[in-house]
Amino acid sequence: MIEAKNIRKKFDDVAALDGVSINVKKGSIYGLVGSNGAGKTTLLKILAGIYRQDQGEVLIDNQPVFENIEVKSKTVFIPDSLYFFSQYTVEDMAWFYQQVYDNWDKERYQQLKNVFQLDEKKKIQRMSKGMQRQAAFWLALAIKPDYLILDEPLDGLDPVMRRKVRNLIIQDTADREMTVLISSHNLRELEDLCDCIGVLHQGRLIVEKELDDLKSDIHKVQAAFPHDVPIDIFKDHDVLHREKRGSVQLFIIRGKKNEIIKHISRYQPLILDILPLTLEEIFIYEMGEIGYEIKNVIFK
Ligand SMILES: Nc1ncnc2c1ncn2[C@@H]1O[C@H](COP(=O)(O)OP(=O)(O)OP(=O)(O)O)[C@@H](O)[C@H]1O
Repeated sequence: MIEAKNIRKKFDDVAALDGVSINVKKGSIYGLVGSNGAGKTTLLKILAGIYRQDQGEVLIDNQPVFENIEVKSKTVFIPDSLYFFSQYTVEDMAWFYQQVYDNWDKERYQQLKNVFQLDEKKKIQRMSKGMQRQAAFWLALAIKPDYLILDEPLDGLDPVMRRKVRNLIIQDTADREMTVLISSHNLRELEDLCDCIGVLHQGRLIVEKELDDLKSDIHKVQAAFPHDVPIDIFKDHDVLHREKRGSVQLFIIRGKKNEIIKHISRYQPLILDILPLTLEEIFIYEMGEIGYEIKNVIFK
């Protein structure tokens, strides 16, 4: 389990993290999302033991992370900007990791050769951006980490490779309870991968929920009525958004689906659709609630 408790981190006057706590359960895939500059990379680097927090506690398997060799030997971090030793090939990096990580699995490394199909003898820094990312995953997965921390991991991979890597992550999570923490702006991809979501904004965690709960707590309601209905028809509910499209009214409402149906049925709607929101829509409406909304931009 990964636990961050009340983490604070400042860079000069900027509070990158302002009291953030997260819990990533063993064997789960946790998606960390948020606005630009929210503090995601800073949090991941603290969890990976690269930065030290100013305040708060970071534990992996109940042990502090910073300068803890035991924790580091079972944790792999793939940053958004990759770094490899300048003259090293994949084969050289494999040799290096074999010395450093107890869990290095030679057989797994050979198996993954068929997935990635890179030239093992080519210098990694001469490979394309996407190929370098493939090399990073190939090596990371051969380490067989208990904890995999990924910052914008699939950026630069082609769609086929994205799917392959995604499947490998899911497989390792299912087979040996690997725990994964992923930061990404690609919410469509996270939706297929994660079981828990945390939303960061301006250094604070504003939501942390199981993906299923997040989705069952908020609904898109489309309804048309045979007569006028009061403007505040949902006054006792938490309405995040309302708009009229011709005769159809659209509401984004927080609440349980059956309660929403029960309430709106009193107004005898001619049309009633209650749809789940995508993670991207949930993100946009949740952020709108705290003042980070999409305003109409007018170009003169
Ligand atoms: N090394 C650093 N020195 C000074 N300020 C930093 C440093 N790293 C991050 N920051 C600041 O901390 C805040 C959080 O940055 P961070 O990179 O963690 O955000 P992020 O959520 O990963 O953003 P993005 O989605 O844009 O990648 C920002 O205001 C950033 O300018």
